[in-house]
Amino acid sequence: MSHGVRTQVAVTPQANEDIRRLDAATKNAVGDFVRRLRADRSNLALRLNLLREAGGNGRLFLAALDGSRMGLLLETEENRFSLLAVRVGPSAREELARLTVEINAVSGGVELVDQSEVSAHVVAMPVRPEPGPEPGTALERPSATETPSAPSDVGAAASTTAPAALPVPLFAPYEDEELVGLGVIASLLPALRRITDSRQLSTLLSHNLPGLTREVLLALHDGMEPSEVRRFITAPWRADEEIDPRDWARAARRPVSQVSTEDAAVLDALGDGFDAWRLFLHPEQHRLATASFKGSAKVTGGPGTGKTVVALHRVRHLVAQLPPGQTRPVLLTTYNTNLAADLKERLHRLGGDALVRRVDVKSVDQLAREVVEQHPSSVLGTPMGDEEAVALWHRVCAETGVFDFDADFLDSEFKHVILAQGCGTERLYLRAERRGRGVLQRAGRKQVWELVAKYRTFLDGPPRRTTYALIADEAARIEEHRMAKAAEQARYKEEHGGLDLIHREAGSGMWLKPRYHHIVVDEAQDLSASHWRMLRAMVAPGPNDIFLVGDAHQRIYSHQVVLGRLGISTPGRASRRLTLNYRTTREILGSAHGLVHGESFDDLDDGADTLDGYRSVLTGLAPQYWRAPDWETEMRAVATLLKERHERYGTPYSAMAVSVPDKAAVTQLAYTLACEPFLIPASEIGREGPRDTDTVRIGTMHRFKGLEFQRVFLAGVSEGLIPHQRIEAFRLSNPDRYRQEEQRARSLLFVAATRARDELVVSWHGRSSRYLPRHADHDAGRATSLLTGDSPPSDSNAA
Ligand SMILES: Nc1ncnc2c1ncn2[C@@H]1O[C@H](COP(=O)(O)OP(=O)(O)OP(=O)(O)O)[C@@H](O)[C@H]1O
Repeated sequence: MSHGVRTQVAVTPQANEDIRRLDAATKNAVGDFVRRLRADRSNLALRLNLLREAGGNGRLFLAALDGSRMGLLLETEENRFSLLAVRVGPSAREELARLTVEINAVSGGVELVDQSEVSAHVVAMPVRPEPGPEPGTALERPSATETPSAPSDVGAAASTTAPAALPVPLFAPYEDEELVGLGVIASLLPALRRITDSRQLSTLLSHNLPGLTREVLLALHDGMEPSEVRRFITAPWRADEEIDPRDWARAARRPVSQVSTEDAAVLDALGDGFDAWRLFLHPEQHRLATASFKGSAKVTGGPGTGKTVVALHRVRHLVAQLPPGQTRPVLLTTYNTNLAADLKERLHRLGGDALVRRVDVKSVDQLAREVVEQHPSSVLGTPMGDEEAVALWHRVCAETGVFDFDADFLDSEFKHVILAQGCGTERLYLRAERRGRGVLQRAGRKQVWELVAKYRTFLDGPPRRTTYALIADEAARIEEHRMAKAAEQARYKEEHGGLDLIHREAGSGMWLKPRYHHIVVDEAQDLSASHWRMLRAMVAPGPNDIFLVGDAHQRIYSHQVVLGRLGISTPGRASRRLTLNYRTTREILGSAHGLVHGESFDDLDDGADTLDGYRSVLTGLAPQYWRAPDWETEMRAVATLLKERHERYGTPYSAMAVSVPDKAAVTQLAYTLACEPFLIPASEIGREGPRDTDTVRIGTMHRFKGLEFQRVFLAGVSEGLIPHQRIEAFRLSNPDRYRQEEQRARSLLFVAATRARDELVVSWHGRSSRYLPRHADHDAGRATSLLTGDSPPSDSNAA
């Protein structure tokens, strides 16, 4: 029988990784065991045997999960266990018994190392008493931190006397204390000290190591300075309190020591690697999802750093803090409909119906539209898409005979200056700020204003038309008015002794309240000023009002907005940045990073953002490059590669996507894929996102926003297409605009490239885009030889 208090069983991230690496039967065995242990810890059938005291207040137990599987458990308080590791087979008991378990000095997490396994697989060299570097073998200690007494100097002196044959340990430049201080688990040091090359390091990292140790070792190996490691890696993992290395009870309760604190979630998704984000958050992600902010908060970070994951957990946390009810007190919004649908689906995976029922999940444009539709005095025209809106500007220019501005410019000026700053009159527009948009003299502005008037006349129809930008502007106005009225009511109420004055409520139809308690925004970089004005007015300023995540490096639609000026201020610790990429391999990230390197980006406010510290711990293939003489050959080469990956490596078609430079190319490529000899099913990524069929997804780069695929093909990355040659018109006439267009084209390519989980293939015809790395041309395979079968298709098995 249980002892009255329910037995609790947590699963550590490393145990979860063990389970993920083993088969489905192990997952079931663990689930079953956890259930039985929870029900009755004294059940003899559990075969729970004390292995040893862990020191302090912890005890280690071995347990038989079933006939062939065993688990190592830590008991910290009566009726509280942590599953630390799982092994299968006849030597499971010995393997578990030899594990070293410790409390990480930085994170305070319960971690373990299998020293014998690590040593057996990794260490193939004799221990060297005196380390001394040889050129190209040991890590060079970054010069910024080099001191006369640094180990590298010791090594340099030693190298004159040491025999040349002995290789130098890779981490020789770093003292034990320094490594442990950065977060490396201490019991790994003996094995670590014997590693001499990158190959051994990658073998070491293929073992189930604690997350912080893995991150630190990779970063040092990549040449990151210890001070940067401390800042970008160690600090976010650091516990908020002093660590007692013998207080297992405290350590086991820390979020870093358990994959989820919710019993049901653990059992449900135990070992399910695909849904790892549901179970275990990086300490920084966890902090952000659960923190309490005085007002708004902002999270930036490169692609794949888990910003959306944080936003989803944040929503769950906020809902859990509110009293139960039937309303939808939290808004979760994003840029477009397909991203909103994806958010809803992921939110459901995180918290089921109960959570989704309490959250309004919709795109900002859908939200704006509803606001306008519901407003009694609004007459909503039929909304046009972006392309139609630009076409209408063409018509305005043609009919007025004014050709000084191109349609794209007018569209952008209207959206990002006139609507963004609420310029209802010419006078206001003449005074409007046009930061980063070049100079437009008074006469030019007057001309633009006349064109705007004509544009509005066209919109009024018949038939009556509108744009999403205008709807957002109208919605912002309605909401601001509503908020002002609510504030006035609140003032009135206060002045009259807090009484709900019936006649006033009746007069206004209702007692106005803010629409939401909390708002959470994903893809924040692409929302316009009107969107933000609307959102600001939908929630009362106060604790945890708006939580937004975004990345200016991925801005492909809107223009920069300064949130602080729109009443959304995120000072000090309310602005945070994530740096660990969970999606993309280091190899792909390295190339993608180059696309935006050297450009300057904002932090969604009036500061600058960088990708400093941005990294991944996943390894895989280097990006592949293919060049073709013409588009036709390039398409056929892409088809060949897709088919090969499907037939030879079993990649489902739906796990692969091809980005192309424009709409016409989508149709052309789909046609090529459908024809003999390829016969590859393909579908276009539409507004609603990818369809649920086993087809290769094709879309323009814009459509790739927020998605991810196992293998991504970027086709048509040719000079003249990326960036499009039409921007050359601005090179001399409007250098600011030219710079903006270049930046946007780079961001677009960056977004598309960072959608790849395992493999990135880049191809072009004619000359390669100037944005590709210099070595791309040199490394590129010839598409023609691929088609004639002269060149092996590719080496993509690892992906
Ligand atoms: N803590 C985590 N554990 C495991 N996987 C994670 C974790 N956080 C994020 N991921 C995974 O990393 C990938 C990227 O996450 P997410 O979409 O949240 O990133 P993002 O920063 O919003 O990306 P982008 O800006 O490129 O849209 C997803 O596959 C997600 O499941």
